[in-house]
Amino acid sequence: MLNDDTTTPSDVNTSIPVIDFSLFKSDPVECARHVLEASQNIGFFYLKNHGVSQDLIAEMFDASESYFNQPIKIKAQCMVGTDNVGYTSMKSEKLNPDNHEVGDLKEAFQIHRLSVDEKDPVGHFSQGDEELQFKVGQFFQGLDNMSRKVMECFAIGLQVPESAGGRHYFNKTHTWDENSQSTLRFLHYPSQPGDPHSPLAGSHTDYGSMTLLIQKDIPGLEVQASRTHKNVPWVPAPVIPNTILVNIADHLQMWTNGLLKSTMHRVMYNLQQKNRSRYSIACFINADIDMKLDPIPTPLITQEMRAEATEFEEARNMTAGEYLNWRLKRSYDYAPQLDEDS
Ligand SMILES: O=C(O)CCC(=O)C(=O)O
Ligand SMILES: [Fe+2]
Repeated sequence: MLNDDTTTPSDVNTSIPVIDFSLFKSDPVECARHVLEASQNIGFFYLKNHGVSQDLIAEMFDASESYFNQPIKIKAQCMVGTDNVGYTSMKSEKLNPDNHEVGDLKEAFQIHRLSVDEKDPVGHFSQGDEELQFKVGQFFQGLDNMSRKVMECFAIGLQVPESAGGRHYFNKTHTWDENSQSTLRFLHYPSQPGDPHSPLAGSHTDYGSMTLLIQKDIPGLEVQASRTHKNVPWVPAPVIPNTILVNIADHLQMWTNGLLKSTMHRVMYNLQQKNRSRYSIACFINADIDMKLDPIPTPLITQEMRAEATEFEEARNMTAGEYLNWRLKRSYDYAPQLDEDS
């Protein structure tokens, strides 16, 4: 079904819409219509008036800068393990394991719902500052709350029947308790020489339900607008102040038999990075560990569409946790060589 044409086909929408999320309160049905339209087309949309405090976001970026500025010896005290919690060093992750030999030119720090109150890792990330540690938890929960409203939009737009939970359908598969697999990730792409054709993070789709991304100052993110046309041009996803960028990830694509799009994206070198670092924060909203990747009850997906979506069959036999672990294992080097300069 892949088409090798390198031009943008007329049925491929290359713009990433900005949706005013205050509409969710005043007119949730209209808001859901915008959210669903973007999710079915490019799979990415910006939310403005998203309700997460800009002051808190600024504090999180300050904390991130301060953390990554420390010597590698300190950061390496809390290395990431198979639980996907802790520090990931430069080049130790390959977001595109099939085509990216060097490894991504970024470092990151991951926190899980359950690790929010613990000394390791959040205490490590906040360098022993208990107030900051508390705020990181608050921030994570704020993003999780926001994601619930976005998921309500999905359920409204998909017309999930009341008998299956209606607009609250996703709440039962995405809890904020010990089964949660959502992950908060601070990313740092250090200043470095490079050229605009070199990827800092390889092309990939995200693994879970959806991702909330906050970028700061320096652009670099690009998205590929179509899954069915292989070589369509990459479209920049610029930094738009005071917005959160949302993208659909693999689980939602599978649960909707491909109706919602988990779109390929990557981070490219930007010339401003010659003497400045790029920072971003991603919150991966994932379904609970034991959830099966069952189709969502919606009249928008016909039996015929389900029968055609054979590409998802293999993953359907996995739980959300199994699928996540399979993707993480393919992309991580758990015993990397540490570069003294990082
Ligand atoms: O840093 C970014 O802008 C994007 C990162 C990303 O796509 C990811 O970590 O999955
Ligand atoms: Fe991503």
